[in-house]
Amino acid sequence: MSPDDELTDAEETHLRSLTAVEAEGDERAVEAALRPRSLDEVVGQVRVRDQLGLVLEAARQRGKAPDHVLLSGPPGLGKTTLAMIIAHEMSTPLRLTSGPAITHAGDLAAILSGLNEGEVLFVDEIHRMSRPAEEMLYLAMEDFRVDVVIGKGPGATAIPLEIPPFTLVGATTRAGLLPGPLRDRFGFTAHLEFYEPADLDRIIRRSAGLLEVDLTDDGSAEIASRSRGTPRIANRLLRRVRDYAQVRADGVVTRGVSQAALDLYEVDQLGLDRLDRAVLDVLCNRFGGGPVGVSTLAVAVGEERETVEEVAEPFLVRNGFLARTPRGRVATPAAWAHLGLTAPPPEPESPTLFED
Ligand SMILES: Nc1ncnc2c1ncn2[C@@H]1O[C@H](COP(=O)(O)OP(=O)(O)OP(=O)(O)O)[C@@H](O)[C@H]1O
Ligand SMILES: [Mg+2]
Repeated sequence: MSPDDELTDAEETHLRSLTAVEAEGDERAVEAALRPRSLDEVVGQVRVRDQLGLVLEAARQRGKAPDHVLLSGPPGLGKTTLAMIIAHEMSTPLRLTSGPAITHAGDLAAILSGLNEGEVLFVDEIHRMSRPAEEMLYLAMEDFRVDVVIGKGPGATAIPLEIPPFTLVGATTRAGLLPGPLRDRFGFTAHLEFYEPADLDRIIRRSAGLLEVDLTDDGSAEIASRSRGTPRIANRLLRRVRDYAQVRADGVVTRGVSQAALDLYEVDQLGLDRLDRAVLDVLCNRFGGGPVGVSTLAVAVGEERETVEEVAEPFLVRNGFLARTPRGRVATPAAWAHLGLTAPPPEPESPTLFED
């Protein structure tokens, strides 16, 4: 262990609470405990970290609440983590809600009017908010005011209600689904990208330190390369490999142990999981490589359309296994190769009319 990797007192305490949490077997709590708590602890996402750091520092200097922040990207890349960090860095409480939880504009009015000056309101899955709530949010974001409507029909009146300046942090896996007016009201938008193996490697080693997992360098690298570019998956795989090391080996997570464990959990060498492979399998074997619509694909693999679109697809596209075309999804040569299949020959060009 290099001095950098040694635990500080705070981490020691943190670790003790972690071990207690682990004993209860609560995986969600473990995930929360592994979250970086300050911008400095965030691994990777260098550009987002720099930009966000600047936005927060400037706001701190002015003594004002920072501009509203939109965080977008596939699941498990750190949106909730960053929202919590924003509140932490501004030394202010975080109020947490989510799009689907706000069914009526009144729900949102209650939340907004309960905010104190400078607080951070985190709205997860902001693309799933109801229309009336969304419109109320426009006004709140821009003018720090909500119109509370009293009564119904022609006699209804809107009473404006001032709300203290606050920072809205919205998270979405689908920035494309946000209406333009809402997107435009965010002063800063961060799009989170999949992580490089080197970053995942650092995340895994940090988590292994906190969870007291004995891990070799190549063991960590092996897990990193199969983590689908996603910190949440990296942390989860680390725990599964640790189980394997404990039960079937001598407790040390080596490359061999990682490989054996991840094969057992059906995570392949490139990190594709069961759903990823099912999508490619159906696409190649049942639809001749496409093009096929995403709804059809979803039905064929027995999943919700959103799951295929938000969870499987971004990774498959990013890694060149799947292409989106106007006519539907298409398997790339890499997909055929990964499944060990031979791609059908390309369709013959339509004959030209005039031959000389
Ligand atoms: N940059 C990072 N450095 C270290 N760990 C990270 C980082 N980003 C995320 N993590 C880890 O990954 C886990 C998942 O992150 P988080 O819950 O923030 O993802 P999310 O983007 O909110 O996902 P979802 O869309 O499913 O809500 C966290 O518990 C945290 O431990
Ligand atoms: Mg989240």
